[in-house]
Amino acid sequence: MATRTRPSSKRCAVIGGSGFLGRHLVERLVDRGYTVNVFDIRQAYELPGVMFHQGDLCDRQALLLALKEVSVVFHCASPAPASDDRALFQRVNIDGTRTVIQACHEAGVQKLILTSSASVVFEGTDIKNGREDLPYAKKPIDYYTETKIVQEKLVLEACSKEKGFLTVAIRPHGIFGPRDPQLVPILVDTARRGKMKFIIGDGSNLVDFTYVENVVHGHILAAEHLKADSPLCGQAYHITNDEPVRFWDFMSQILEGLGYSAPRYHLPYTLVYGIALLLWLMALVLRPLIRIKPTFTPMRVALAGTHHYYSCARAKKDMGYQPLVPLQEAIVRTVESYPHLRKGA
Ligand SMILES: NC(=O)C1=CN([C@@H]2O[C@H](COP(=O)(O)OP(=O)(O)OC[C@H]3O[C@@H](n4cnc5c(N)ncnc54)[C@H](OP(=O)(O)O)[C@@H]3O)[C@@H](O)[C@H]2O)C=CC1
Ligand SMILES: CC(C)=CCC[C@@H](C)[C@H]1CC[C@H]2C3=C(CC[C@]12C)[C@@]1(C)CCC(=O)C[C@@H]1CC3
Repeated sequence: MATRTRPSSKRCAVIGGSGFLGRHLVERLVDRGYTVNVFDIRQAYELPGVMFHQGDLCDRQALLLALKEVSVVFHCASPAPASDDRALFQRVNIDGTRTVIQACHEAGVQKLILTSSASVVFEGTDIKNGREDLPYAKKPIDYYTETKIVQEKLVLEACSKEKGFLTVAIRPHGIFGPRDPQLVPILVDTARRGKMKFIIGDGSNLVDFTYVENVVHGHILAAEHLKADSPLCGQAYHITNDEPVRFWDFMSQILEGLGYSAPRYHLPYTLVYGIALLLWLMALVLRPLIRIKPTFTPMRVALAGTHHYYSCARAKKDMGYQPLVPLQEAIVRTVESYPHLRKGA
């Protein structure tokens, strides 16, 4: 058992603090006067006022060192959603989150803020202005979603006013911004390989893309509003830009901003989804012999061809959330931050 001294409410830990969202969160927390411990499997940078603890979150002893005298923990570590390693998702998102909760108890942590995902309710069919009371996906579309659901339940069920341990889950959707390793890089890579010519479906589907600074703002508001008498205890909150946009308009703006052509030709959604499913099954069957990683996975096709946008009315009401950076400004900032991904660079 770790020795306890009274934690300062301005001392926090960010698990996954070397990652895309985690690093933006750490930077803002430092700006707001917090002392931050980062716990991550890798150390990606150095920052004054930030103490790094390198380790695997499944290792309770390693975690305990990072949680010493900490009152608030942000848990935003996860394997990359594109991975097809089911055992890794199970180990990190489920077993690892149990370990995080246990370590928080042992270290006397008072608040745990989990980065969940709005996709915990997404089954591959339209969601329009979805609220937090939508049921969890019964048939999660991939291992990432399957384990994010269990992870969120574990964290919300651990909320206990009696034990003085309060929890909340933030559900962002489609995070983008400077240093994002997924959305823009995958998009550009797909365009460079000549595969970004087609619009899946009629192109009218609306989606939430959320600028990383807004997601960070939602996390900090949640931490600061989470109190024993607040409605946040044990609840999930959608955090979006609150400006649903046509999926293909958003992709086209990023592509054109970086000098690539926008997709122009339409393909029927069911055809592309069927092909993606077939390729995914083939990849699964051939896995012992050869490793194939299709670009258009069923998950990506579903995300590209359906409506999925969420209401953040609950976050507005309970924690005064309003996005800080509007969508158009966010797109401009993002495009400017990727000079190395411009066409011809
Ligand atoms: N990006 C998005 O659009 C969305 C993301 N989210 C959630 O936001 C969170 C942050 O995502 P994002 O910043 O994009 O992801 P990143 O992959 O950029 O960051 C996650 C960080 O966690 C680290 N990590 C992974 N496994 C472990 C482990 N076992 N122990 C310690 N650290 C580990 C990663 O290291 P390494 O890179 O070496 O694996 C990485 O540094 C995740 O929980 C994700 O599910 C939710 C909705 C949308
Ligand atoms: C069709 C195609 C190849 C588009 C390229 C962009 C995609 C890589 C992104 C478009 C929507 C994104 C998204 C996520 C990852 C990147 C995209 C598929 C998440 C799955 C990341 C993790 C989440 O929790 C949900 C996200 C939904 C949107």
